[in-house]
Amino acid sequence: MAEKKLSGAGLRGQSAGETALCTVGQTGSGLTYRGYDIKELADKAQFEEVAYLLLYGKLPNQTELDGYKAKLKGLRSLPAALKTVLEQIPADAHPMDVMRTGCSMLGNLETEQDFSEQNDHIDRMLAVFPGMINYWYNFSHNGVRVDVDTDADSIAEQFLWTLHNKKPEPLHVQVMHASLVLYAEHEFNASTFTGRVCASTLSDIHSCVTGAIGSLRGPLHGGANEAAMEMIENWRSPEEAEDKIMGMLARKDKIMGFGHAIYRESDPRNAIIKEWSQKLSEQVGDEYLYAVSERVEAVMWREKKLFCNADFFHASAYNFMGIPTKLFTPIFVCSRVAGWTAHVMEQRANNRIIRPSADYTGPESAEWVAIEDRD
Ligand SMILES: CC(=O)SCCNC(=O)CCNC(=O)[C@H](O)C(C)(C)COP(=O)(O)OP(=O)(O)OC[C@H]1O[C@@H](n2cnc3c(N)ncnc32)[C@H](O)[C@@H]1OP(=O)(O)O
Ligand SMILES: O=C([O-])CC(=O)C(=O)O
Repeated sequence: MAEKKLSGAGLRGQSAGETALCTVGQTGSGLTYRGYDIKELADKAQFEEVAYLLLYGKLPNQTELDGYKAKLKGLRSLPAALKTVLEQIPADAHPMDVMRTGCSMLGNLETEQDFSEQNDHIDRMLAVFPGMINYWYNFSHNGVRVDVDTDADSIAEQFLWTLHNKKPEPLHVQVMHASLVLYAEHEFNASTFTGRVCASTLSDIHSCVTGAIGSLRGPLHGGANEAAMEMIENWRSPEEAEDKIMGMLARKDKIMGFGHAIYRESDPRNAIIKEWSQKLSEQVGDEYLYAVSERVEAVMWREKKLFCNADFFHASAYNFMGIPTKLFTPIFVCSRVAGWTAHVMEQRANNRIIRPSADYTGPESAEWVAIEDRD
């Protein structure tokens, strides 16, 4: 087998277009949304403020935020036909497949007829996705048709409320806001680029988002938060974790939740979600999961100079809030749909079909062989 080519592969280091939405790693390990530092946004903003910033180009004032949240609250209901589809999907389906199907079904029921309608469809997806995944989860796993028309004040609260079928505690809502803010946008990552490629053909908004969901599902991208949880939940002490990680590194296994395509020293989202994970760990009286996670972080840095990306401490944080592991990546969708669709709008506003070239590595010419003469 030819040696794996890393430099330049995966379009690394090449600019594939322009964006005014986000900078990743421009100042070493920094991350900004429309110029605002991620630390400040995660600390001070509700997710709806960040979605508004990405989609409408400015932070909303109080009246605008109140109006936006009221609009989103009014868009939560699931169409009956979507509920029927969700009820057909088995409990052992992958929840990201449920998100993909649910988004696509919504596009069948409420098709974008014209780009002038894009904002309404985007707001509808933002409002409906948390209830959609939890309706499926509760029906398929518990036989319960959860009421998604809750009194929740925000998307963060709506996710937890429709998952557990009760009003969540304020600390958990606060963590969910921070988590949704952290996951909302990240320049030309794989799923966003998928969405932009789709948008560049002048396709509809649900197709762009459905494709992006498919790209986010993979363990090298959004699926890493679930994969990290499946790894750390097996270990009961930091010592056991260190031992197992050393073995995995010796076998050249990939450690999910570590490394990044762009950042070289650290992922600025990690310190923020790590702090929340520690707080939650204390709240629930966790005896080993946080300590295990910290030891994995230390060993990975010591052995490989690899750092935690946004996904690693999200695993323990979500676990402490009683969120089933299989729903981790769908939460990422509920957030990143803001970034994806802001990119679709940006692509549409200045579009040329995305169609790069390839370096051909096949045979120069081949001679036709009749079917009966082939090996
Ligand atoms: C929100 C997000 O999507 S963040 C990313 C989530 N994904 C993960 O956590 C999955 C684990 N991490 C990885 O697979 C990678 O680090 C990626 C996909 C994130 C980035 O990939 P690249 O840009 O190719 O990474 P980079 O050039 O730094 O690494 C090259 C080599 O470093 C090593 N390396 C990088 N990350 C890891 C890791 N997590 N564990 C072990 N080795 C690693 C590997 O030897 C890799 O070569 P390989 O592709 O042949 O295995
Ligand atoms: O930027 C990337 O390649 C992956 C990532 O961290 C994200 O999408 O949040």
